[in-house]
Formats: sequence, structure tokens, C-alpha cells
Amino acid sequence: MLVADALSLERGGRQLFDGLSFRIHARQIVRIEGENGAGKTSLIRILSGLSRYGFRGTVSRHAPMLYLGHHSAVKALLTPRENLAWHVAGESRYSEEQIDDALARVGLFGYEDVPSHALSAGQHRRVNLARLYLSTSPLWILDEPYTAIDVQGVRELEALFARHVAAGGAVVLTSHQSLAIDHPVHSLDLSLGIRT
Ligand SMILES: Nc1ncnc2c1ncn2[C@@H]1O[C@H](COP(=O)(O)OP(=O)(O)OP(=O)(O)O)[C@@H](O)[C@H]1O
Repeated sequence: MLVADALSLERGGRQLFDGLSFRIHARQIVRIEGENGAGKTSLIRILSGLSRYGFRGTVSRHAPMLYLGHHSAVKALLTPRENLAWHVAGESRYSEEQIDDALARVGLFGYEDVPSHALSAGQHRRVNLARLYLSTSPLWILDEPYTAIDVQGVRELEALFARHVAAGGAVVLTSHQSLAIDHPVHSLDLSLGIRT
């Protein structure tokens, strides 16, 4: 689904990765590993196409992609329903029922019409994560999807990831938390590539 070839990135005079090559296939979950500042977000932005300059090497994606960054992209003045509808508008046409169903799946039943500035940090994240339940994109590229999510929410996300790859998708993610996904998780080391 994705081929990264000879990726090299230097930031602030530091070589974050050099000559990094790997492939991501259907039915794979790949976790990008590294300490704070190692370059995980930088790599995710390159893989997703958000960073298009300033690095060497190439990335080719062979499947439609959904990218979720680690910052919540929720507009404070809009409600969760409006935010989610706005986010997915470019992907497909969804009914209000489908939007509300996705919000319910991330625990936001009853919050559909609350202005988003009145939501907690975790609820903000959940508005973003609801996009996963509507996604038809096989390749998910997710930066710190568990940030601010409670234990039960993390378990539900892990079950969702397992279902997604079982259905032929792929997930690339960063996380500082250990994963308990009912599916093999490959580690991507920024200096070594994917370990199997
Ligand atoms: N726009 C930028 N200009 C200069 N340096 C940057 C820029 N963005 C990131 N960096 C530097 O690149 C390095 C890697 O940052 P990055 O956000 O990719 O790390 P990370 O592995 O995701 O870290 P964390 O686990 O803390 O989220 C850091 O040292 C950071 O200071």
C-alpha cells in the first residue's frame, strides 16, 4: 500500500533518519518507534504527503489514505456533528444518521450538538477519531491516536484497528503506549526500518 525508499531527514543539524526504506502491505499494523524528538511525527508527515519538501527519498502510496495528526483539528465554534460532517465532506456523502452513529461509537452520544469548546480534551480527540468509523480508505496513518483517550477508548480503538486490518486495511501509527491489539504489530525503527 505504501513504499518508502531511501528517506533521509535532517532537522536542526541532527540527522533524524538516513536511507530509511520499507514497505507497508495490506493487513499490516506498523508502529513507528522512538523517543521524544526522534522524528516519528516528521516521518508520519512525510508518509502522509503533508511534508513534501525538505527531505530526501520518495514515498509512493498505492491506496487511498486517511491521516489523523496528533493535534485535534476540531473547530471550537462548531458542534461535534458539524465538525465531523465538515471533515468527511471531501470523502463521501454521509447522512446525519451516519454522522451521529460514528459519534456514538466514540462515546459522544448526547454531545452531538454541544459547542466543541465545551468538550474535554479527550472528547475533542474523539471527534477526530470518529472519522475512522466512516473511513473507506484502506491506509490509515495516525499520529498518536491514543493521546487523551481513556482506557476503554483505547481498547475500542485497538479493536477497530484489528477489524480494519482483518478487512484488508493497513494501519501506521505512532504511540508512546504499549499496544494490545489482537493482531501482530510490526515495529518501525527509524534507523533500522521495519522489524518483523
Ligand atoms: N519545523 C521544524 N523545524 C526545525 N526542527 C524541527 C521542526 N519540526 C520538528 N523539528 C525537530 O525535529 C525533531 C523531531 O521532531 P518530531 O516531532 O518528528 O519528533 P517525535 O519523534 O514525533 O517526537 P515526540 O515523541 O515528542 O512527539 C525534534 O528535535 C524537533 O525539534
